[in-house]
Amino acid sequence: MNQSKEQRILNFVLQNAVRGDPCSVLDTIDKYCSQKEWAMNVGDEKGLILDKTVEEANPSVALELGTYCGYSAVRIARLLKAGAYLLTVEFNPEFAAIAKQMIEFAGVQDKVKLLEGPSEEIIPQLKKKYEVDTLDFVFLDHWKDRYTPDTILLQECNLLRKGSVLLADNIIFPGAPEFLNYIRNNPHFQCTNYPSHLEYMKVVDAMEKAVFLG
Ligand SMILES: O=c1[nH]cnc2c(O)cc(-c3ccc(F)cc3)cc12
Ligand SMILES: [Mg+2]
Repeated sequence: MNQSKEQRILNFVLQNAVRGDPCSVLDTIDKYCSQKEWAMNVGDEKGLILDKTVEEANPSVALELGTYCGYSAVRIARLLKAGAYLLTVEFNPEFAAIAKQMIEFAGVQDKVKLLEGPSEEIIPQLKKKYEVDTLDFVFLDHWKDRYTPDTILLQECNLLRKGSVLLADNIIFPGAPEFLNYIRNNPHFQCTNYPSHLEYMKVVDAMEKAVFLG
């Protein structure tokens, strides 16, 4: 049975990156996906915006919605302080299996907990089943139609606290207009837009940061 693109990306990392070196894994994925096969990793340009936002938030507990191959999970986990951790949610079992191997190869598995299933089912379990109090940082990079309902669900589940930082990918392309309208008109969030480009392309994209005001 022929390989998936995601399996080809993982194999390229296993054969070309340095085990235990997160930056090497990120650079190797970016090399493959810019030169051989495009894939929906946040990438190196928007990845820098993600890096700066994570460093500024300096989270103890971070949540990612949309793991895919694990690129941004590795990107976030490499910046976390001792004792801090990332919960990352992936609905697609094939993607989750690839991401698990990617995260382990990068050597950040002790900082990352990969949760397989739909975000709308997992978010309500975070407090009791995963012993989360509140989330310091949330990266929304799953499906644009889930950005708003999952942001509402995070609030309903009391998972946000004054100062919690949300960062959403793909605000322009593929686009999340309904989420932008929701979050920019919501008095409980302070929003900042970060213009950028779609990963590995000259296509315009952007990220939106939204700080919860309580
Ligand atoms: O579905 C997506 N989830 C998360 N991130 C994405 C992302 O960064 C890019 C795209 C995407 C971009 C262009 C295209 F022609 C087709 C899909 C999809 C997702
Ligand atoms: Mg994305």
